[in-house]
Amino acid sequence: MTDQSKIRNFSIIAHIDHGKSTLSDRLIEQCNAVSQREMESQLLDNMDLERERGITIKARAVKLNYQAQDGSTYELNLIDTPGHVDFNYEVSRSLAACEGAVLIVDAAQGIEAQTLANTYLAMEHDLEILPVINKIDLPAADPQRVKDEIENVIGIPAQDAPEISAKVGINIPAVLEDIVKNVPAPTGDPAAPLKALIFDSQYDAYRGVIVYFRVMEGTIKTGMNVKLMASGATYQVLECGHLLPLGMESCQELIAGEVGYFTASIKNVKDTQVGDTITGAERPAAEPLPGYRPARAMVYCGIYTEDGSKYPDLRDALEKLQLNDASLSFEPESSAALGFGFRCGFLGMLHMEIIQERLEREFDLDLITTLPSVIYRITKTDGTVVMVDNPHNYPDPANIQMAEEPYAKVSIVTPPDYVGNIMPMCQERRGEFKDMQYLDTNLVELHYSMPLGEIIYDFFDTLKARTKGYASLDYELDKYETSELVKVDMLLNGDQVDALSFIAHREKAYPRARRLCEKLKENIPRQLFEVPVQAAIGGKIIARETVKAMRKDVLAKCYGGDITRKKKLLEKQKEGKKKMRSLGTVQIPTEAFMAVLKLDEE
Ligand SMILES: Nc1nc2c(ncn2[C@@H]2O[C@H](COP(=O)(O)OP(=O)(O)OP(=O)(O)O)[C@@H](O)[C@H]2O)c(=O)[nH]1
Repeated sequence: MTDQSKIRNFSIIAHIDHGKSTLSDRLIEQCNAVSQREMESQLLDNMDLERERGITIKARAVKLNYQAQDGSTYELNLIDTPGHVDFNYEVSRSLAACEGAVLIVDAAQGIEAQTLANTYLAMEHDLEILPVINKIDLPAADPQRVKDEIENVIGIPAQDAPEISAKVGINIPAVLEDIVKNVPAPTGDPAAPLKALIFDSQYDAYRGVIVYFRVMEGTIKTGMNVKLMASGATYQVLECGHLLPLGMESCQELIAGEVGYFTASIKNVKDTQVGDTITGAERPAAEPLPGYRPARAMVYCGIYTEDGSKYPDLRDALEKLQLNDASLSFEPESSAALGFGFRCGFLGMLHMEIIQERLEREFDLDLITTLPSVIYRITKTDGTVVMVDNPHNYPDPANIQMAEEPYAKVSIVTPPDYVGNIMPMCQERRGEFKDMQYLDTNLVELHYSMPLGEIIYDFFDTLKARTKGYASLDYELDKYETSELVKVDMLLNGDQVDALSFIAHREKAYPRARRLCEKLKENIPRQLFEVPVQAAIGGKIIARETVKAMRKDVLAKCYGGDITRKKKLLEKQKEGKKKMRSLGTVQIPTEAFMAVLKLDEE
């Protein structure tokens, strides 16, 4: 049986670009788990898009066998964590599976925003934090300054932190020794009822879902019946084993403290939610592990193909993506302007962008997406309650007794210097200040209650911009609160364009409607007749622009001659246009749609 005292479970945390992936590669290489040739590219980030965007989207894990200087061989489990607020929950579950975290700091840059944000997350999970100073090969490197900074700002000892270059490969064994010596071995009784934490899962076409977990208590064995405590589903373990850098290695059992996978011909990752507890079906644990939260879509938008005939392809593509992404949801919808498409739900805006990009790239689809929206709760006068994630389904205001919008608990961690920049931007977004605490002399945590609809658009990016990237954001859906909501319809030439309707707080509706009208005016090609672009709440027009008519030069052939003749020609033209206007419908070119829907990215 595996010796628990020889197991070390850890993750690597860092500010972006400080060298997390490079160090992961080096650690793998150092343990001789993979030859140089096989290394090729960074193994842990194995999705193309991830590599390009430089972010880790889904957590993965890898087991390394390390022969330490004390002569023993250790089982090191490196658990990778994603790095964006949309995936904070996944990060928290990955960290919950570790006892320690290697904190990489760039020797030239020193502590940066996410260094703090991630350290803070690791501290919340009571992880042993091991600082490592990277990039000492750079001419600008100043390891001593960075060590002092870590001690002063974060308040953990750093004088003995290994000074390494992950790129050049200097001092990598020091990191491994540090892990072996300072990350606590896992505890947990292998004989107790099974409790294992799911931190990721992945769909495989041949084996079904591969569930990644950390055993906290008890032992998981091939052939045993397990039960997922939140979903209630039971499965027979077909295979379990360890996650090696280049694949999986099956084994008979995994004991408390170990990290690994199991398969059980599970059809869909939705059945194996991150954070759920695996227990034995015959001898279940009394209660699940803490911290489980079902995946919940926060942002919705409509996705359509530019070419309507590609609708079935879009459906197939979404189904494929969903196999591997439990937090993506979708259902068919249709729009008069855009045809058939899907209403899709996402964890946040980044998640939405990633899915859109994958659809376009991996499935070669050209997409049109509608304005993103949150879910509103509407109580009608007859007492029924409807959840509205699509402006199209917004009830007639006459039938609305109460409208509510979702609020989130927001926590922002920042150096105190930026508080003055952050507060106004929270207020602009209707945030209600709750409190402010000093975590340290150099670190403040602010709490706000803020409408989710205001957070999802550009809050994260604006926050980063206004704090030079130093602030970190976390939010969690909290409650619904009454709100003065309105649905704004956009009319082109008097016809409603359903794909452009949106729901907003009354205060925000006017400026947004005006900007939409302007954008539409700029982007709709001139027609032979004048086209009014209007925004309306109910029957009331709140903004208007006009796309001027193209004027054909009807006087071209009329040299000199009588002025009345000219007037007559112009009159006739005017008449003709009136007729056209009442008959004509305006086609919105796809590019115009795109431009208009990009409104919030400005
Ligand atoms: N000079 C030098 N460059 C390094 C070193 N370690 C990493 N880099 C470079 O720093 C850049 C970022 O390294 P990554 O390992 O991708 O950083 P990361 O933290 O994983 O970044 P994300 O995956 O974007 O979060 C790459 O261009 C690396 O080649 C080092 O020790 N010295």
